[in-house]
Amino acid sequence: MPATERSFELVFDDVTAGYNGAPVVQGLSFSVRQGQRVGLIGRNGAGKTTTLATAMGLAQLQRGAVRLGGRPVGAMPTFERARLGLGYVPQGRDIFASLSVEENLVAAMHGRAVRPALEKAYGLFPRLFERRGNGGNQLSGGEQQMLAVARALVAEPRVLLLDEPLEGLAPKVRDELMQAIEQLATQTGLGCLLVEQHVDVVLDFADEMVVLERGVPVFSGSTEALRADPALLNSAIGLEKV
Ligand SMILES: Nc1ncnc2c1ncn2[C@@H]1O[C@H](COP(=O)(O)OP(=O)(O)OP(=O)(O)O)[C@@H](O)[C@H]1O
Repeated sequence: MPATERSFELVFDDVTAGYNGAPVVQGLSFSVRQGQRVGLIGRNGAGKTTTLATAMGLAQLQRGAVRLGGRPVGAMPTFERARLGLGYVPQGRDIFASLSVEENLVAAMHGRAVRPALEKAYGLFPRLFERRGNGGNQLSGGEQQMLAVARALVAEPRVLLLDEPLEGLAPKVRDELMQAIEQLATQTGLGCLLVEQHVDVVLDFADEMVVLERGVPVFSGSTEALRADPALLNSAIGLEKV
């Protein structure tokens, strides 16, 4: 195992991936280590969700390699990738509407000790504790999104993939959720790969950025370097501002 992969790391190595034999993303090479915050941006349809889905084994890896902790995982089923330490908060709040908040959390624990995991989740999102008996369908958009993040966290991932967690949220709720994610990343050393339409939010959050244009990376480097290139941000991305 190369020295650079000793701590847990998600690596995309010249990845081409898509669906049914057709490529959506091509030539992707970047990585997310524990403790690192990476932002992934691009216009609608650029391939951001496909990139995350490829890491999880939910899109077709067609070329190159995806590695987790140094192991190629191209043939590994999704649940095993999760077990190795990859967490996923899919777009659109993937929670069970008919289960309570607490039942949603317990259902994601897969045999882990319930009480400490609940304490951790409620410590991060006190609002979920207050609503713990509410059904998933009796939550506000922000609370649903907090629950979606908390569900991913109770499985104790080492790298977390977040697909537009702020979508549809009011600015105040967005701030609250981002603060919780930042706190988590700082306190636990969780690595984060954040896909987000709100470019200012993701630039504030991330140390490293990847920019996709029609499935091809047109930038991969430090957030600082991307900030210094507003022409690239404006022309290639055209993202909505906060
Ligand atoms: N399951 C699928 N089967 C076939 N094609 C798909 C599938 N999911 C996405 N695509 C196609 O892949 C391309 C990229 O989609 P993707 O969802 O990865 O983009 P995105 O950057 O996340 O977009 P958005 O910002 O709108 O969420 C699109 O052309 C889309 O139609």
